[in-house]
Amino acid sequence: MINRATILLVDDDHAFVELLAMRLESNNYLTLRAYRATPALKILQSEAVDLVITDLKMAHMDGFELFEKIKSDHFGMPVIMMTAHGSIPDAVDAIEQGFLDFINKPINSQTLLHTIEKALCNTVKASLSNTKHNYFGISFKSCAMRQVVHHIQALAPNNVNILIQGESGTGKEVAAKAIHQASGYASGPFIAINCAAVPSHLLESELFGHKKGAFTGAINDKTGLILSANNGTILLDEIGDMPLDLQVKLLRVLQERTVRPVGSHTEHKINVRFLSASHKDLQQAIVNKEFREDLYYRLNVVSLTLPSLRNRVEDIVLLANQFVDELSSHSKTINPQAMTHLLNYAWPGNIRQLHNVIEHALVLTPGKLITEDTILKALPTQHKRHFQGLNDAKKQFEYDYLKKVLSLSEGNVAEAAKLAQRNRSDFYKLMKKHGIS
Ligand SMILES: Nc1ncnc2c1ncn2[C@@H]1O[C@H](COP(=O)(O)OP(=O)(O)OP(=O)(O)O)[C@@H](O)[C@H]1O
Repeated sequence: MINRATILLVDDDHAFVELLAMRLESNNYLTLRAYRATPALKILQSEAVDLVITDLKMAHMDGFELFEKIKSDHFGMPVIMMTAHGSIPDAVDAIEQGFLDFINKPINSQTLLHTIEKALCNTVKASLSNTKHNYFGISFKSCAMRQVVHHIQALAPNNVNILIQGESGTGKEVAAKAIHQASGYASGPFIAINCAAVPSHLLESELFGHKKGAFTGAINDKTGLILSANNGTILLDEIGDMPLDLQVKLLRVLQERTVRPVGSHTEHKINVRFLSASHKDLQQAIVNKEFREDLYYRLNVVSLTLPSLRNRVEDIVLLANQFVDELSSHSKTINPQAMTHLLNYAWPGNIRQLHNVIEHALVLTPGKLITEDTILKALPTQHKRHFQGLNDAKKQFEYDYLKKVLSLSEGNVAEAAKLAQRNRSDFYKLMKKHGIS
């Protein structure tokens, strides 16, 4: 379980602090409040704070002065500054002085949460920490997964339908189980059905059940999976593969909260939490008329996206070692060269593929050490390197820099060019090179 982060809010506008605290607490953060810089410093001496968000303009001691004191007494403490809307000089100063980030007032909720999560992940504490986490079966170390788990912690207790998206094998079912276990339905059943794996003519009866004699082959009454999941959670996996006629019936179930088995006249009331998952782009499926838009909005009250494994390399080492421990009875280890190949692989099949590769490598390893040769044999030959070389890393830096400067200047290219100390035509060229319009 990951701990809830504690955020210290500092601003002399009491009402604003209260509002901000409410927003953050409803997103599963703990908050501490200070209405001036001096009490904020006192709080920092006595409480375990993970992040400070401070206003710039405050009576007695402003945000910059507060930041200087925090830097000297609490090394590594991430501090985000709030700036008045459009105040580019303040924002530039803040970044130059070493503030981790800045947020413009009035504050947009999405930007706020994104900035906070980014800051918490980038702290000195987080980057030095070697902590592995396990949240109801989700093992992780990466910031990307930390954000997902944080999201799950906030969403699980609310009975909203969640659509879980992500490439195949990224752990959508594992995430669904974690949501179930962290929710009020945890004492009830968790049932998963893969809509793509059941022949379409059987899917309806599988989900809703049937009465004896409802169709050829219905020799007994059958309870459907939705009813079996009563007081618990059902995961409709690969929902994008559900036939259109069944989508209409599912929509009705979600609206009425009742289920009628095939061939029956009886409606059964249900109390089930619906989670669905898909590796397909459902919005594209709507455009292609393969998925109903009304059902999409019912299922996707909130969406959760799982990052692909190549975007969370810190988890590769953790998961590879975990799978070795789970799958081998004798304590085997992966040697560093072999691990480098695992880190360099693109993992199109994500965690499931990593699991299979480790399983394969273990079969090929009679001794205690899984070597480079063995890993190369176990990995599909057409694997491509994705670990960034220096040139790619430089390009990425340039791209991120341009985006940051443009964000500081709120899209004003002339202003951005000035900040970057380039003339305007150079700056346009750089933007063009990176496809930024
Ligand atoms: N964070 C994790 N920690 C440990 N094991 C994991 C994690 N995430 C996924 N796995 C393992 O990876 C495999 C694939 O996970 P899962 O079935 O949840 O993926 P999925 O996204 O639902 O796949 P698909 O799109 O094919 O349905 C499983 O064996 C699962 O146990």
